[in-house]
Order: sequence, then structure tokens, then C-alpha cells
Amino acid sequence: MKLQSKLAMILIPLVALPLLAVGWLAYVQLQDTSEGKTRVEMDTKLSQLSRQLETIRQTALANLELFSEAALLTQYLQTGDDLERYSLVQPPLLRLFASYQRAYPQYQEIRVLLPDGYEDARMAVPGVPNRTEEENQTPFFISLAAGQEKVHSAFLENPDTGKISLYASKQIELVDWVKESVTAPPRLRGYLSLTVDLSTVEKQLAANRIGQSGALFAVDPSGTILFHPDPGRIGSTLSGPLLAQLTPLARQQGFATLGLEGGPCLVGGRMLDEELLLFAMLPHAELLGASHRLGLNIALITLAAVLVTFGLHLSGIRALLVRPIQKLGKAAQEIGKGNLELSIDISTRDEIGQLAATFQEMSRNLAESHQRIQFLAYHDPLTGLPNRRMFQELLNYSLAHARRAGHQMALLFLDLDNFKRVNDTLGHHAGDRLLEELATRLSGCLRKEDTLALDSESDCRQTVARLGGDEFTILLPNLKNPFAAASVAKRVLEALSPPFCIDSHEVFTSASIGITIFPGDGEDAATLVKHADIAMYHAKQQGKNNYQYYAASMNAAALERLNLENQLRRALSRGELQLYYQPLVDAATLNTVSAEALMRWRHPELGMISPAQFIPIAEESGLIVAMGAWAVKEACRQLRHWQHLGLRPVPVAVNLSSLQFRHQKIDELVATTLQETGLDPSLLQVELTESAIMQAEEPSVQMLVNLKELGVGIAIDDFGTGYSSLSYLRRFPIDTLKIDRSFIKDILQDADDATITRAIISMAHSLELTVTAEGVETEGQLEFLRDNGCDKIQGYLVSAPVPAAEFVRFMQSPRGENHSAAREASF
Ligand SMILES: Nc1nc2c(ncn2[C@@H]2O[C@H](COP(=O)(O)O[C@H]3[C@@H](O)[C@H](n4cnc5c(=O)[nH]c(N)nc54)O[C@@H]3COP(=O)(O)O)[C@@H](O)[C@H]2O)c(=O)[nH]1
Repeated sequence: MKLQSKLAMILIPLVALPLLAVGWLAYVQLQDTSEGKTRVEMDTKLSQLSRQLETIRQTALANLELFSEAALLTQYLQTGDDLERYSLVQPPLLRLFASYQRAYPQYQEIRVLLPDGYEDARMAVPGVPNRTEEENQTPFFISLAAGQEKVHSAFLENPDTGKISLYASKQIELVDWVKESVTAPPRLRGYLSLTVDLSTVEKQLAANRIGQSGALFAVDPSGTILFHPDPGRIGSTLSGPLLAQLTPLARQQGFATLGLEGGPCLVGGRMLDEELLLFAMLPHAELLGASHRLGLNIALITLAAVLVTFGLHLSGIRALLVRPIQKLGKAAQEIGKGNLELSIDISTRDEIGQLAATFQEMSRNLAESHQRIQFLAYHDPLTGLPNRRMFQELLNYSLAHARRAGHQMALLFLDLDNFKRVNDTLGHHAGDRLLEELATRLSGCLRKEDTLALDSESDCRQTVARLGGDEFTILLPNLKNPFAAASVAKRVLEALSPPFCIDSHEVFTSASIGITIFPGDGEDAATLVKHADIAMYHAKQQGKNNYQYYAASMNAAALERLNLENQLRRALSRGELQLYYQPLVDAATLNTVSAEALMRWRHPELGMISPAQFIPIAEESGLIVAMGAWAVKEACRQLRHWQHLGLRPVPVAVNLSSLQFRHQKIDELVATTLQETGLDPSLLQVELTESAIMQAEEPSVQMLVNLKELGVGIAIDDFGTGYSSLSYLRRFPIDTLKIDRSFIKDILQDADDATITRAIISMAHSLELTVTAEGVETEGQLEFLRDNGCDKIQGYLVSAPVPAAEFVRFMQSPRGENHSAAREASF
């Protein structure tokens, strides 16, 4: 349900219910008031009427008493002779009656009725005919004769006038002095009767209506209507049940709602001496008309209020509440759709205004966060250069552009030379600084025309991207000819040649760059990147610090390398790996004092593969961890085996990769292997390259300490190729330094190599380290080394690495037993 409808559902009852409640109270109150007022009015008018009628009746009865005392009347009734009575007594009597009528003109008739009902004397006001003289059958006389009362009154229709009149009569009882004894009881001689005209009462009834449609009316005890404002109703008779309800009402002077005249009416009643029932009635239609009108008015007001509320709701509330909320809803939808540049047109100071301001701020913050996220998603956080994702998009875009325009395009893939060494020697922080500085130099050495003409300025600024680590790419769109890429590559190499100043160190670095040209070297992005990578790898192999264009033959080499990696994965489980052993001899005595275990891969189809070829692949793929563990176990197993054969035991050194230190618990591996094989720990040595030991972190150092504590010897391999200082090496529990064979090779020709070698021997001794010279191939080299105090010799001069069986033969030969004697024989 819409908010608007919900508000209407709340507001309409809020407006309508109080109005209806107030209206209902007013309605009930008005009903009570108007009924109360009507009752008072009815009561007043009924009292007046009954008093009036009672007065008329009492006056009539009193006058009857008075008139009956008249001597003429007595004489008249005692005059038995009709002639005498009519001729002599009646005229004066009638004149007397006439005089009464002048005093009481409402007495239409003053009559003398004989006990048998004969109307014997009658004085009537003019205009009142005398329809009958025999009264004995009239209702009045019947009721008069039936009653025992001396006086009698009744409201009846006068048969002479057809109008309701008050009949009042008095029995006249006399003793006939002439015919009867004095003591005889008086006898009924006749009745003196008054017929009282009630037209004044009728007029009053007609004038005194109750409300507009109500009336005062009177009925006799039998239910015949005697008085009624509607003359047509006079003489009609009420129904029995209605009379049964009305009679007690009149008797108790009460009020009730009864069904009269076709509808409910409020009726009030009075009884006049059991003779006359007086009623006042007012139809409910009129009685409650006002309250009904009020109710109707209230209903109309309520309806109007509801309509006004609707109006307000539709205009005011809609403008104040619904529309702003709709705007907020729309704004929220827009924000949801990612449109964060919206402005919400609400400036009220209420909660909605505050909400709108919050929305606005939220969308601003979201926009900022969105921009930040966008930046982070597409840029390298360290250098601020486009990252791999953005590079992909830029490359695709520029490829599409180049295809459309028929341009050539170049992709330069750059990898820093020896970056790892900087990390290892100066730490990762320095490595990061170097990358930052490098990014600045790379960006700075691109010309403006090398940038892409992309849609937005900010997007086209950079065509240098960092893919990760020390790998960077440079896009060169609109290439005039493929050779132009070489000049950019040269500029880059030149830009890198000045030393980088990192944390007060001067760091020299260079890069290897691979170049691919679109469309010659690849039609799509993936191929171009792959070929640029291969070309870069080739540049590394060509001695680093140079650039190489991609050539199809390089691809073949890369494929071969991948193939080798896949096969190397299976080599260990297939038992294709093998350890060769190269003896190390005492420089002075030439006795074999130890050996180095060197891994070999006997490929089923390719034959023996050099470690120089597969060890780097094993390092890069991580396979070296498992292979290195195998080498430790195999060397220990072999040594133990030789011991069982009774061979003279010499310590064997196993090469460990820096990766093993990072991903393997070497100390635990060695301890377990020694325990499993039961080998004397002093017969095992481990060799780590100088660079591996330089990047050793605290856990690796601890592993070396643990190995040392086990009794295992530790040698630093290829010493002199890194940047380590001997004092730095004092941190590590090392026994031996092995001088890299690159120094030994030209030791007799190159004074620097000779000096360095001498210095290394001297400083190592000062640290009480044993020194081994690697790659000794000539007697001259041996001579030099021995003269300068080198402790041990390893090289082809003594023996190349050989399989285990051959090494046994070597050890059992005079050369192995005593090299000095053997040398005499073989060299
Ligand atoms: N992590 C491991 N690395 C290993 C393991 N086995 C070998 N290697 C490393 O592979 C690299 C190449 O080794 P290899 O081809 O065996 O070369 C060794 C010797 O054959 C060679 N050598 C010895 N004497 C001479 C010589 O007089 N002249 C000459 N030109 N070469 C000679 O030197 C290599 C031994 O060097 P080093 O290990 O530095 O003592 C090599 O780096 C091996 O370390 C392995 O199991 N794990």
C-alpha cells in the first residue's frame, strides 16, 4: 500500500472519529433536550386543558346546585297538571333560565327532564335546534339514569348540535306536599340539566398544537375521540390495544412512545375524573427532526472534513511529506544504480530535510569512496601506475584503435635485474622505494606522443603500468616503425643506469626488456603479453640490462621450458632424480675430506638434464621444496649405506634453496631424517647460497641455529657474488665459506679476483671459518689457493660430480684414499 493511502487511512479516522463522536453526543443530547422540552410543553398544555375543563365542569355543577334552589323550578316540578304547568309555571321558569343564559352564554341548553327522559322544559340559546324531546334513548340520559349520583356530568355529543358538549345534571327530588304526607321521602321529580358549549375548549385545542404536527386530543373512557384539532377525527374510536396503552398513561399522567397515526409518537396523558382522557402527542418524526437534522449536518460536516482532509492530504501533505519521501526514494534508487552525482531538491528544516542532507552527504561520500575504489581497482597502490587490470583494458583499447587505424603498436615488458637481491640485502621497504622511484623514471622518460589518445585525459596520461613485483609494461601506440620501440627501450635503460638513492644507500640496478610489435608478433593482447614476456626472459638470458625483440624461436624455448616444468613435476615420483657426489679435498694434503651432493635428472627420453637447467625451473615453480627434502633424505640414506659397506665416512653437503627455508621446517626435516637413518649428524652438512642467507628472517636464522645444535655443518655457497659483509655473516652459525668459482676461474690472470680471494680467505679465517674454493680446475689455481691458506679444494681438478657407485670407487681408489699419491698418478 502506498504511503499516501496509509496516511489517508490514519488521517481520515483521526478527523472523522472525533467529529462523529461529538456529533453523536450532540445528537443524543439534543434528542434528550427536545424530548424533555416537549414533555414540559405537553405537561403544561395538558394541565391547562384539564384545569379548564374541570373549571367548566365544576362551575356547571355549582350552578346546577344554585339553579336547582330556584322556587320556580320546585313549583314547576310539583305542578302535576300539565296545562297549569306549561301555561302558568313554564313561562316564568324559561325566563329564569334565559336570565341564567345571559349570565352564562356557554350554557346552550337549560332543561328540565322528567324521570322518564322526556324533555319537559328547555331554554336554548338561539340557533340551537331541538331535534328530540325524548331523551330517554340518548347516551347522556342512559348514563344519567344508570347512575345513582345526585349530580352527573358527561362529555358527550349533543345530538342537537352534533358537537361535544358537557352535560351536567342534577336530580331534583321533592315531596309532593299536596298528595303525600309531610314525612314522605322526597321523590325524584326530574333533572335539571345544563348543556355546556365547549367550543372555546375546541378552539383552544386547535390553537394549542404541540409542535407542527402534534396535537392535544381527548377521548372518553370507551376510546371515542371527543376533541381533536382535526374535526374529521372527532367521533372516531381508538383501537382496543391502543386504548389499553393510553388509559394507564392518562391515569398515571405519564409519557410514553406509542404507535400513533402511522408512526411512533411521544404521548403524554391526563385523566379528568374518569370521564375524559386527555392526551398530547407529537410524532417522533418532528420530535427528533431537529436531532436528525443535526445528525445529518454532522454527517455532512464529517464528509466535508474528510473531503477537506483528502484535499489537504493530496495537496499539503503530499507536498510536505509524500513528494519529499518520493524524491528520497528516487535518490536512493539512483544511488543504488550508481548515480552518485545527484542533487536532492529538498531544503526543509525538518527530519526529511535532515534525511535529504544525510542522503546527499552519503552519496558524496559514496562517490569519493567509489572514486577511491575505482582508483585502487585500476592502479597500483605503491607506484600509482595503472595496474594489471587497467593495463589489460588499455592494451585492448589501443589494440582496437591500432586495428581500426591500421597502426603498428609496441608492447615493452620490463623486469628489473637482481631486484630480489635489493630486497634481500636492504629489505622490502627499500625494495618498495626503489619501485616507486623506478615508476617515476619510467613515466618521465616517455615522450608525450607515446601516450594514448583515450577518452578521458586522466586515462591517457600513463602508458606505463606495473603488473606486479618488479614487472612493468610500456605501451607504445601509433608506432611509426618497429625500431622506434628500441629507442624507447634504450631511453628506459639509460634512465635506470644512474644509481637510485634509497635510504642513504646507492643502489645500482638495470632491467631486461622484451619487445613485441602488433600485429607482427601477435594479434591479440594475451599473445602480445606472452611474447613480450618471452622476449624479456631472453634478454635476461642474454646477460640482463638489455632489450630483445620477440622472435618466434624464443617462443619455442619458452614452450620447452614449460614442458620441462610439467615433466619435472613427475620426475620425483618416477624416480628420475639422482644424487651425484663431488669430493672436496684438503688443500694441503689433498686427502678427501668431504663431498657435495648434486642433483641430477635422468630424463627417460632427453637423457641427463643439467641442474643449471632444471634447478631454476624447480625454484620458480616451487618444486624445489619437495626435491630439496628428497635430496636431504637421499644423501643421509646413501651415507648410512656407505657406512654399512664399511667405507671411510666423509661428511656430505646437501644444497638447500632459500625457498625451503621459507616453506619448510628444515631443522625438523633434518632431525627426523637423522633419527630415521641413525646417521651421525656430523656427517651431514647443508649449503646455502649467500643470497639465501642474506634474506633469511628470524625463523630461518633459528632453524640454522637448531641445525647447528643438532651437530650439522653449515656452509655458505657461491660466496662473493652477493653483497653481504663478513661481519653481517657473524649472526649466523656458519662453519664454512665456499668462494664462488667465478673468482677462482681467473684467479691467476685477474689481479682483482686474486685480491678478493685472498681477502675472503683471510677474513674468513679471522672469523674462524673454514674456506673452500669452488671450481678448481688447474694446478696453478690449486697452488695459489694453497699458498694463500685456502683450506679445501673442490673442482674438476680433483673430480667432477659422479654417481654414488663411482664415488665409492673413487673413495676406494688411491686417489680417494690419498689424493696426493693419486695425483702423482693421474694428473
Ligand atoms: N638447491 C639445490 N641446488 C642444487 C642441487 N644440486 C645442484 N644444485 C645447484 O645446481 C647448480 C648447478 O649444479 P651442477 O651442474 O651440479 O654444478 C655443480 C658442479 O658440477 C660445478 N663444478 C664443480 N667443479 C667444477 C669445476 O671445476 N668447473 C666447473 N665449470 N664447474 C664445476 O659447480 C656446481 C656446484 O656448485 P655449488 O653448488 O655452488 O657448489 C648449482 O648452483 C648447484 O648448487 C640440489 O640438490 N639442491
